[in-house]
Amino acid sequence: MSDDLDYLEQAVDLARQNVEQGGRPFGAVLVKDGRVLARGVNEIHLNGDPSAHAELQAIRLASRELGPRLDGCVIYASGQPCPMCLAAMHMCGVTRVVFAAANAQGEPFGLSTAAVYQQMTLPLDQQALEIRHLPQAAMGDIYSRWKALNAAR
Ligand SMILES: Nc1nc2[nH]cnc2c(=O)[nH]1
Repeated sequence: MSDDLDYLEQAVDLARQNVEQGGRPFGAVLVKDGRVLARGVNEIHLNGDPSAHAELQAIRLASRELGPRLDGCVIYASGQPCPMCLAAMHMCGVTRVVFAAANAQGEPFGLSTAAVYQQMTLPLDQQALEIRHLPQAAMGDIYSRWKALNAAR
C-alpha cells in the first residue's frame, strides 16, 4: 500500500510525457508482486485505435507475459478508468486499481467517461446505443460444444 503513491506517480509521469508527445493525458502502470510488468499510455493518436487506452495497453502488454489471466495484478492509472477498461480489469482478474484524477476533474476538458457509466446503468432498451437481441437458431449448440471440447483442458 505504501508503494501506491510511487506507482501512481509513475502513471502520472507517463500521462504527462504522453501529452508532450501529442497524446492524451493518460498513463498506466501494471504491477504484480511488487514488480512492474507493463506500462501503457493512451495511443489513440498513434494508431487510431479507439480502444488504445493506457490501461488496456498495459493489460495487452502484461498478457504477453502472463496470458489472459491477470489475477493478483494491480493497475495504477492517471485517470479514472473508463467502463471499457474497468470491464477488462474485472474480466481478466485484476485485483486492484488505483487512480489519480477522478472523472469530475476531467469533465471540463471532455476527459470524463461519467456519461458512459451512466448509460450502462440503464436498461438495454433505454441506452443511447441501439442494442438489439436477435436470437438465431444457428447458434444451436455452439456454447455446449465449446464446453464439451474444453471440459478436459
Ligand atoms: N483512464 C482513462 N480514461 C480515458 N479516457 C479516454 N482515454 C482514456 C485512457 O486512456 N485512460
